Amino acid sequence: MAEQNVTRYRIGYALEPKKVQSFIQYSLIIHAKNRGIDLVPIDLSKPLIDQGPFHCIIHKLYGPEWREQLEEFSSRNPDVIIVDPLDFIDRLHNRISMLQVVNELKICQQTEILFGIPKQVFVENPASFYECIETEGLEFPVIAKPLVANGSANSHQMALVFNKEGLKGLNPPIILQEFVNHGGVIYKVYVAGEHVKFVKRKSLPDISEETLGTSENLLSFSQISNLTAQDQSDERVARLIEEAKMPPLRFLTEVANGLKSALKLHLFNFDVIRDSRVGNRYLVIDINYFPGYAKLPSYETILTDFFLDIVQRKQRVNSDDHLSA
Ligand SMILES: O=P(O)(O)O[C@@H]1[C@@H](OP(=O)(O)O)[C@H](OP(=O)(O)O)[C@H](O)[C@H](OP(=O)(O)O)[C@H]1OP(=O)(O)O
Ligand SMILES: Nc1ncnc2c1ncn2[C@@H]1O[C@H](COP(=O)(O)OP(=O)(O)O)[C@@H](O)[C@H]1O
Ligand SMILES: [Mg+2]
Ligand SMILES: [Mg+2]
Repeated sequence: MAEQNVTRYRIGYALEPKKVQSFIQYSLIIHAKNRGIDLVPIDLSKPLIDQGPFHCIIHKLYGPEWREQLEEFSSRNPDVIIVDPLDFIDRLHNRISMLQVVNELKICQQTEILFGIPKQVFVENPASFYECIETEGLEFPVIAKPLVANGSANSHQMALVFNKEGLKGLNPPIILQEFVNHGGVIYKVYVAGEHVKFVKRKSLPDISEETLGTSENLLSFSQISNLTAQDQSDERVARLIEEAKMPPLRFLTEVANGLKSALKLHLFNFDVIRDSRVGNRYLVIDINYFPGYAKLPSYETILTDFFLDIVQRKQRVNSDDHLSA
């Protein structure tokens, strides 16, 4: 049989070994290959400029050295698409700037939906803890979150603070965010360019007035929602998640598209909770760059569609430029 002359595209990936293991699965490599995409590992021990050729580079690495490598590579190869530029990703590494963008969104959905972020305040100095809480009008319980969200274990280390006494156990600088009861279920919205997927996950359980009066002062936790459906063996939790009604998908899609344009990013997800007291009030509490897509059903198709969108769009732009020159 004659070999077909199909264009192949090379996508370079620069990821930590742990991320390679979870994201670059054999099923993704094969699915992408069958549709003309070659996923090519970038060797982190060699200069990036000596590697390639690539049509596009995807990455999730931090630090000044990687920034320098990308800058040099881009200046020599301006046609290679970088998904995504570090200057845009930076905004997600700070839990204040990450959520500011949500407040700036213009969501023109049905008026009955309320949308925003929980009240929060950044505290620099232990002496000003209580003053900050009062000034911002935060009520207990609150969640203490690290300011940075840079992928380190520390950046996921949180604490529930039940009362004024609990504040003494915290080490500022830190963010205090109002804990909002939301029925123990979180909605995660995954974005890969034009593609948007929604899943439900386990979250922190509601805190009743009763618990608040009798609980300890401070409770530390980490990565509570980072369990896949199979891990959620507790039947009660599994039922809770199954029975939770998804927010209107048109609304979530509008938020996803608004965030995509405002952040200028292609690969991210965000966590949404529904305020149990109000019901139609949705709050974004977290946005993550290049999250765990492999946990989505059919992630191979979603990501391959995304890669093709990116490289083919670029090719169309190039040929239009060529024609109009
Ligand atoms: O490892 P996974 O698959 O659980 O993905 C993590 C994400 O889980 P999610 O897809 O939202 O359930 C996780 O999301 P959350 O912060 O848990 O909401 C982060 O994106 C995490 O990256 P980092 O540690 O913040 O750099 C992601 O970790 P990396 O895979 O990027 O190390
Ligand atoms: N304001 C909040 N009200 C209620 N629960 C919250 C709030 N913020 C975070 N949580 C819970 O804590 C978990 C971790 O917080 P998150 O900001 O998403 O940090 P991470 O980046 O580690 O995922 C969430 O998945 C959710 O279960
Ligand atoms: Mg989260
Ligand atoms: Mg996060």
